[in-house]
Amino acid sequence: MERPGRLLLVSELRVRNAAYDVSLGRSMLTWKRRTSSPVYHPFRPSVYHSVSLSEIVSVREEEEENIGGQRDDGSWKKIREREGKYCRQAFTVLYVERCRQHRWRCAEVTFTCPEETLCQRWVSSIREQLAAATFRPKHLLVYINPYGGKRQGRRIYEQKVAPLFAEAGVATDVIVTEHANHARDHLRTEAELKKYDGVVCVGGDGMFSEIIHGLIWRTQVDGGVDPNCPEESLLPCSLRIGIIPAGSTDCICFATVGTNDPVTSALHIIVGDSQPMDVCSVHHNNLFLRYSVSLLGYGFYGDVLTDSERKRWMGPARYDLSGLKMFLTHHYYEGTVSFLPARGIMGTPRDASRCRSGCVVCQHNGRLLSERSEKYELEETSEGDSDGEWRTIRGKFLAINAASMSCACPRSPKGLSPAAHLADGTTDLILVRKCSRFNFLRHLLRHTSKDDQFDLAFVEVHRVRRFRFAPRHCQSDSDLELDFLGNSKRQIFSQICRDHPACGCAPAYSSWNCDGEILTHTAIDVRAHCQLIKLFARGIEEPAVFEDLTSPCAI
Ligand SMILES: CCCCCCCCCCCCC/C=C/[C@@H](O)[C@H](CO)NC(=O)CCCCCCCCCCCCCCC
Ligand SMILES: Nc1ncnc2c1ncn2[C@@H]1O[C@H](COP(=O)(O)OP(=O)(O)OP(=O)(O)O)[C@@H](O)[C@H]1O
Ligand SMILES: [Ca+2]
Repeated sequence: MERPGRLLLVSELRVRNAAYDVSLGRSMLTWKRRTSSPVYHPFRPSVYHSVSLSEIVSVREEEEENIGGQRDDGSWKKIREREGKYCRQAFTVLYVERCRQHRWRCAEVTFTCPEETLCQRWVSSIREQLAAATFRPKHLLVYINPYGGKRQGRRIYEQKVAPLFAEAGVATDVIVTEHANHARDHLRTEAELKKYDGVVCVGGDGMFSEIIHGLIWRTQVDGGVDPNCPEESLLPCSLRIGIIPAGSTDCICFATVGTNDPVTSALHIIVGDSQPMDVCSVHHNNLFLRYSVSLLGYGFYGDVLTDSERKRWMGPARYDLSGLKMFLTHHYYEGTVSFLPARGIMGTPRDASRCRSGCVVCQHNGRLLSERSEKYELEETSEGDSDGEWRTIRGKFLAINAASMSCACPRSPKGLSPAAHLADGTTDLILVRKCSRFNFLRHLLRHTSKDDQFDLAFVEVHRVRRFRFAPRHCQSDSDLELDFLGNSKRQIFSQICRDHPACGCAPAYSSWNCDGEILTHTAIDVRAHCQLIKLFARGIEEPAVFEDLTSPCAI
């Protein structure tokens, strides 16, 4: 509740023919029903409402004929008509309302004022407060992938998102992509980024990956940093990114908002939320390959992705079919993993606590890392020293997964690493050693249940800042001979064995699944960059202790 001295406006207004005391403060709008009886009445609508100004979408003056649209019996309108008062005496406030499972909806309330001047005062006071919120985006660059997921990106944007942006007065420039990497290349070289307060991506994780590749590259080049050099400290991107989920997995949206719902994401963009996120850079020798924000997976998830790419026509179901096939195939891969454990920070991958909105672990570790890097810049020593020794593990693995965040998604609501953090500057390296199919199934099943997927003898997890992987028999990938189509002999060899399981010959190499894209090299060097990008999100909110059960969308 706001202190009376801080209130900007207080009036008696009407909502659906009932009298309310309405007050506007610097942070809240509240409306409280005037009641003659002090006795609580269980069937009467809630008497007290409050909305944070930061969660108001917009305010509009009502045209005369809309005033009756507040679902009253129209008697107020009839009285005004009889009295010949054809003026703007009502205004509607659109605001965020929380529903079940982290979904947000745009609710509205119409206030009728006793006179027009008062109505105008209310509208201009609320508009002034909204305009003062500099964190709200005013102009966005939107990329739509019309072919992601179930190919609904364009429809989702036009029907569910564009009307909300228009209502909130957010200007947009929209580009419907015409080919893969269209958005990435446009951001890298052409887009006039100074014009915008953010970039919106309508599509899945692959489309989001295009956006970050364009933005990160452009930020480094504009800032004079060499993005190819694995030792460079990368410059953080200033533009925030919004995700309107329209893909197959949408795990980045799910893990940062808590749901894959286009309206919820649009509202997070409109209110100007900000969620920092770690990004891993992936190099082969000194050659830059890709960035990753969610999963870097070798073995099982690499094979699932490779197989599923041939089944794109199936849409999201391709992953389940390829998942089942690769589970039955049960290939393991030999190799060496070296990693630099993250020391001196808060949090471990086996914590019971989760990364949530306003996460203290991310704030603490983010501060610590920026202090450390300032110190090391002054002392001109390498960043690696602060984390101690590299460790090396050689073995046979069914899967090697690095999760820079939980990777929660509808298929796995707690994710591959449930205690991973969005912005703590680390990635969780999960090693699943060769085991029986039954045991591997136990591990996979735990992705979907409450049980700890790491509490198994053949699974280990390390929170790391950097790691390297080299497959056994690793020739330098560049030494591999290419055939006339550009396929390496290694690829052809694994292909033959996969397509002829009867030969019993396991392929020596898998591929890396890097946020849903296949990497061209197997020997890689990965480094986590703390809070390199920001999203229009706030992390998953804890459920409110007290929920307004009278709200229509809470039911
Ligand atoms: C028995 C049920 C076990 C269910 C286990 C479900 C685990 C699901 C874990 C999903 C983790 C997603 C991580 C995110 C990765 C994204 O950057 C990337 C791009 O969008 N998505 C994928 O690579 C897409 C990866 C999709 C992987 C789907 C794997 C499905 C496995 C099915 C195994 C069936 C075994 C059945 C035995 C009877
Ligand atoms: N116009 C286009 N035509 C063909 N491919 C495109 C186009 N625009 C983008 N792409 C590519 O489509 C790929 C898949 O897109 P997207 O990530 O949106 O959906 P998805 O793969 O179904 O979902 P997810 O990544 O969540 O599993 C991306 O790698 C992107 O580069
Ligand atoms: Ca992280």
